[in-house]
Amino acid sequence: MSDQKLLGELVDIARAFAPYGKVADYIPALSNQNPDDLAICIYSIGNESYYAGDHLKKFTLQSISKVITLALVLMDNGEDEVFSKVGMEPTGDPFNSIAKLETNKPSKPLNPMINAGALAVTHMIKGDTVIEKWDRLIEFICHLTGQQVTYNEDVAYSELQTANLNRSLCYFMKQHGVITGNVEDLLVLYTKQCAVEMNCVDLAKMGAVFANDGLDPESGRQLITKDVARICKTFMVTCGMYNSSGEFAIKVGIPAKSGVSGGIMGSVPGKCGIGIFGPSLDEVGNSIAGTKLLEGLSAKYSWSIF
Ligand SMILES: NC(=O)CC[C@H](N)C(=O)O
Repeated sequence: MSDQKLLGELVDIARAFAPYGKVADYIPALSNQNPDDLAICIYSIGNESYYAGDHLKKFTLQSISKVITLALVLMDNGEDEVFSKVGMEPTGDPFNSIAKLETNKPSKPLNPMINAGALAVTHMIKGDTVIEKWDRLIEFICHLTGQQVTYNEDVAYSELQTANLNRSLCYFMKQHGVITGNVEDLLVLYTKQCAVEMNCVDLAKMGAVFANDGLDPESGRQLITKDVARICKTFMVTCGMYNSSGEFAIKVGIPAKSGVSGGIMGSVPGKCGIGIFGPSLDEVGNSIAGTKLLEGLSAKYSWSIF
């Protein structure tokens, strides 16, 4: 059976799990996504791609954007500066939890994959204004995907109106000197970053850059340094699938990052990037059918890095 046909069959099997999950609705604009959608692209480091499902359908990155901003900020500011503001440890808590910000001394977010840590990282994007910082980030994403990517205004606005938990994380961190400046400006930038929109081919392409040690499989350009790509993949393994990263490491075993819109970016080192879109989520916020699909693929192709 061809890889393309097998992929189609695995998608059909995994789609049967979608009814057991639920589309995110705490960001109102995400609530009208179709829970039965499931699409995948596998993008090899040899620059070949395979896909199944509605692979051209666009969705917003949400938390997947956390890996991309981390890569940019690490290259701009260096490890020492970044890790003086955000830690390297998994939390075992939900992605938007505030609990450990208070109990961790000195107060700093435990890692860049939870909301508090991501807000601290986005705060470090270079630029004097929100516009300058945004331009820098979106240009980087356009290089990674090789496409003219932009953001979904409705989703960004919808999140900005309702982001009171993220607002409180910011004020807490401002009080403790993790971030400085205007909180509302940071939220405007963060919600735009989360609303960056693309299809699963573009997402798989970004995953392939990480899988290829930062080298673009299409142009051969080094878009991310090897060291930064390594750090990002390590965070994807330890914290990328929220508080089920441990179970995911056992059942799938690859660096991956999910978002509440139902996207998952996977990166199989030295092999391929994976982009998945399946908006029905399990109880921790990962695509339920997407995770099942990755379990099937990892078993079939022996992807686990462990
Ligand atoms: N887990 C996610 O995808 C969360 C991203 C979302 N924009 C938030 O901050 O709540």
